[in-house]
Amino acid sequence: IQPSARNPLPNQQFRDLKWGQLNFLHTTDNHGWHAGHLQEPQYSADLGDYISFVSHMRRIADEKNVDLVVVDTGDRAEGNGLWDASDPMGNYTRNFYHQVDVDVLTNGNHELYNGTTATNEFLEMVPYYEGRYVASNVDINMTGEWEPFANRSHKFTTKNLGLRVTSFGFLFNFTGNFYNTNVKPASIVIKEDWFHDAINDQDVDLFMIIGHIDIEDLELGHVLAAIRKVHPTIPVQIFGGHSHIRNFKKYDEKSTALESGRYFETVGFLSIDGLLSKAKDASLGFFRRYIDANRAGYQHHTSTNEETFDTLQGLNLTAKLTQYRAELGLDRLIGCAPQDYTLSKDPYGSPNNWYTFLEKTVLPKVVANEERLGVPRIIFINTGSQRFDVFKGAFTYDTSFIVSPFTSRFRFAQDVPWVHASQLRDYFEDDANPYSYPTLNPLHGEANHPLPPVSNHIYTQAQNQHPLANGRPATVIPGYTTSDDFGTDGDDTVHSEIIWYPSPKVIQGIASFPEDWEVNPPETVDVVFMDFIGWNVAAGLNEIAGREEWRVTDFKPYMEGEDTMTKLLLEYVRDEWKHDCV
Ligand SMILES: Nc1ccn([C@@H]2O[C@H](COP(=O)(O)O)[C@@H](O)[C@H]2O)c(=O)n1
Ligand SMILES: [Zn+2]
Ligand SMILES: [Zn+2]
Repeated sequence: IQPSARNPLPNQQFRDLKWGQLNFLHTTDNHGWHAGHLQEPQYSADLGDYISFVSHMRRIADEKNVDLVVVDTGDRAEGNGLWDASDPMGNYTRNFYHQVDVDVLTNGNHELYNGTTATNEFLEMVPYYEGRYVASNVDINMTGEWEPFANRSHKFTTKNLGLRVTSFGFLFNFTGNFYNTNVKPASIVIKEDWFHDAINDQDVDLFMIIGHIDIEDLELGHVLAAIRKVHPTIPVQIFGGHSHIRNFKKYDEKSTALESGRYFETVGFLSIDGLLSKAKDASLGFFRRYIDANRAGYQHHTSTNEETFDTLQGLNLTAKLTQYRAELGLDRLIGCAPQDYTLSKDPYGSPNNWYTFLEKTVLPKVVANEERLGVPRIIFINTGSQRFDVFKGAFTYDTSFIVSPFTSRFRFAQDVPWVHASQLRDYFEDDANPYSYPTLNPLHGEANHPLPPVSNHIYTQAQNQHPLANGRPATVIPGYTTSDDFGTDGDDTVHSEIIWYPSPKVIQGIASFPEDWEVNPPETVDVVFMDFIGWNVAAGLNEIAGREEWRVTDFKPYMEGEDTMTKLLLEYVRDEWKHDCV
């Protein structure tokens, strides 16, 4: 079979799904990628395709007389033009997302950074779901009084087997939210009366925690322990997120957790068998798969094909998504990237590494204040602010949001002694601040290869042939090769391994330094940084100087006008990269 526009991925080698009595589909950290990955066939399914997939999965569940529960664990917001380019942000997404037949959902931190986003989530999304939107530890202040952001818990009975499920929605202990919301640590919330009432309910067959929390996070352990105190053997199924990885963890014989990646690349599948046994010591069978989000895979797992896969609703949404992208002007060509730049597929320091390119070339040029042009400056941005690789070729308006979506502004500390400023970078690297610097490496910050790069290029068919049942060779391309508590067979598609390299927490550009600065450094410099890390800069300068000299409120804007990294990047690409992508 030759690749075609409708089926760009023929001949993949799949691992099948194993259905149980209770089955789940899980998405997390979609970050606005609901039109799919336009430059990566492996993740090219859009939300319309997902709607068709869910509909077939529900049909199959009915045919098997088992149940399917569909969940999403937040961070639907920020990271793609489809979300970020509208005013207010998320305007389109909030309108089309609820077409997905979701059973239970919760919010992530990205629904709460911006006050308007949080308000609109509360006013437009939460009511739509009539209680199925759960937020066990988030409050909002709309009227001068704090009130629950959404339902604290949601109990429902499954359609076919009549299983009684009580679900909770927990956000990690997030402190960067806008002041119209409040996030309580899970360890506090589990002492609240409503939680005790919910877990003391004896008419429950399974507890489900949908968390915007890394499944290794201790906060989840607190919630599980609280439930276990009351119900030592009841099944507890956890779905996590936030760290953008595929992962699966077995907590005890009746409790596991699944985390399903990022950016609408992954649909997690989990099944549980043995739930109907009345015996207390009956064992459960758990099964997990990470499904690559593309039509070929969706069709494989639902035994459909190009003729039978699409539902009318799915097709309509796909058409609408194209229309919305056009209305937002997302395909507008800004310039042509001369090569690929990666966040972590090339080591920091390599000319193919995006952070290295930013540090050496982009930041010194675009982060400039006309009135202080001659003053030496060091420019810091947190690496977590850069979200995705740049591919060689068309760099569109959309790409600017995909790569650098956040609306942080540049601020500065004026005339900082060089002896202090020069130590900041090491300070950041050693700082244990848990939320300012996440890692976007799907391996959760741990490089899987400390050595210089070997080939990261697409493997050819000749190099990697896996026999299919019908004798045709399978195409193996680089992708997820997940290792979790159940082993290395979780990914639904056989991939060759991608090598991931670690990134620093913060990168540093320098500009307007004298040529001989390494021997004759300037007495003072301007320290310029994204305001997202303003608190860390103040803390760092104070610690290095050994006195409380800086407060966040002392830092002034560095540039006039719209100086978000998104806009500055657009300007750089428009001015420096060719406009003819041949
Ligand atoms: N204005 C912002 C907001 C967030 N970040 C970075 O994103 C991280 C959180 O992203 P998740 O998808 O993992 O929740 C945060 O820790 C920052 O690194 C940012 O840079 N600016
Ligand atoms: Zn996220
Ligand atoms: Zn998050």
